[in-house]
Amino acid sequence: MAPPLSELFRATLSVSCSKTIVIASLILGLICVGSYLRWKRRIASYPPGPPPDPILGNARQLVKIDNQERAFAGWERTYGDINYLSVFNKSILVLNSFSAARDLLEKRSAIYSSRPTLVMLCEMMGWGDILVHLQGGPKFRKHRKIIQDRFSLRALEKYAALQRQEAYKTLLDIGNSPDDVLMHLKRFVCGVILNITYGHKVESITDPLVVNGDKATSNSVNIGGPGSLLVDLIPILKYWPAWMPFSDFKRHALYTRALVDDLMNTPYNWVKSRMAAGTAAQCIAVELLETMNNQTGPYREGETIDEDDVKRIAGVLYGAATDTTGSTLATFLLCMIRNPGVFKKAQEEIDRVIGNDRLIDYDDKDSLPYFAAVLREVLRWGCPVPLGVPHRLVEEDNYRGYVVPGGTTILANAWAMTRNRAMYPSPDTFDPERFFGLEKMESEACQQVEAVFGFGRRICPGRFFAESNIWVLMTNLIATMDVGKAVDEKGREIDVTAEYVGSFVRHLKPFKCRVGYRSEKARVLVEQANLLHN
Ligand code: HEM
Repeated sequence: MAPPLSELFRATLSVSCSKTIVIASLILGLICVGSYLRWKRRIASYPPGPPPDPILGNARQLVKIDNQERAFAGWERTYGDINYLSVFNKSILVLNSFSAARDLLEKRSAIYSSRPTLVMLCEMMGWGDILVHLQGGPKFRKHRKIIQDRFSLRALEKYAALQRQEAYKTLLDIGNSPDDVLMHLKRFVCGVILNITYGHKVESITDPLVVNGDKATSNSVNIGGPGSLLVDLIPILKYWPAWMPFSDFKRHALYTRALVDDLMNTPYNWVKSRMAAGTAAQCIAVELLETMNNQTGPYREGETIDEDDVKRIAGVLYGAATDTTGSTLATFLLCMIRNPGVFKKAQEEIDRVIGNDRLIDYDDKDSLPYFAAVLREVLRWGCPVPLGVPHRLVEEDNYRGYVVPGGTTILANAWAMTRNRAMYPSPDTFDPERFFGLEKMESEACQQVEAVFGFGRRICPGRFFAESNIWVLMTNLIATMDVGKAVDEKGREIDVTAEYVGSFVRHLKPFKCRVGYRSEKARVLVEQANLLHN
């Protein structure tokens, strides 16, 4: 008997279904193999790096790393000095050598000077539209020019009196409460920049502007560091409701945003009210507000500045200057404690050249070459921003025969560059003398330390100012004080270890030390300088 029609239909359907499934699976398989081969071919054209997984890229390797600069530097032995990575669909190029960074970020700066979009920091925490994160265009040029002009070598002269005065106050504070030396260094950095920017005098570290500013920057860099969060890879996560599970990042961003808004608005509004009352001190914010009101200025003809420009130009300075310079000053002190021979030699140079009858001033700079080498070595050894601030390549490029895709995030590993063994033998040893000797090498070795300030069109515009702050405080500290290891209750010296924390800007964990006037004469000099200048 012939099967019923419905059965025949079902049987035919089932056969044709299985056929369809087989064919679909084959097509899918072919697509997958094709995509896989295309992906393999594509990554083979990129610079070498640790092998990525399909789709995830190098995410698996990256999450296991807790010290990126060290791990990236280690890859150089296996893959060479430029390493390509990917995380999901984002490309990253790590530059471990000064020559590669110079080739790309300086010689090809026209295409390597943008910034990646950092969703967490810029969009969620409110750091967008400040120079550090501006990607390019007229606003970038305007902000960059305004800041660069105010912190150029030539402009520094007008800050010298304030820097000197703040350095003398810091020495007095250290003399009065030596156990709080790290706090005093921090007050110095905040005091100088807040005075220059807003005309605000910082008497103590408990100043509300400092407390809030500190919270805003530390909350931003410690948890919102570039690329450290998933939301930077999957931007849609920024809409994740704060009441949902796994929303710690969202709550943290909201909390930090309030601090960042406060950092931008509170001192700005304070300056405006002082201007209205006719009591505002001369400072960058006042100068820009006056320029805004007159609509004249040092930026490009026809460009104007508005309130938001002023707020953000002033606001970026606190964030960019304090953490970095503060970290360097703490490293300086630690290096002096751990290397008493270096400290002694720097003191002997000062005693020989300046004597003990006066404090040191900027005019003395050229006569203290040993101190200059010490400062260079502190920057090299401490490397406060180890991976720099990421740059972004705007269009596809070719370098050494490799393809670098447009949109790639570029990380210049300043830590690896300043620990390059060929240039700096025994790189972990703190040794200022490495900058003396072979004429050519000496200048090249000095130049490479500049990597700590970044590269090309984005190089730190505050670098001369930062160095002059550190210079005036540290030369005078060495001239008037002795430093050494603290002792415990049994009189034994307490060892100081260099333990850095923080992902973006590295900071030393607080350490104990002994610091105080080296003589009665030195104490009198500091007290007199304070009476005269403060
Ligand atoms: C030891 C102290 C400092 C270090 C190590 C440092 C380091 C850096 C680095 C690595 C960059 C990124 C450069 C790049 O993208 O290639 C940068 C950018 C910047 N720094 Fe500094 N900095 C220091 C002090 C300062 C000071 C005192 C100021 C302000 C007066 C300042 C203002 C800025 C600004 C505004 C940018 C953004 C520039 C841009 O994106 O175009 N920095 N700094």
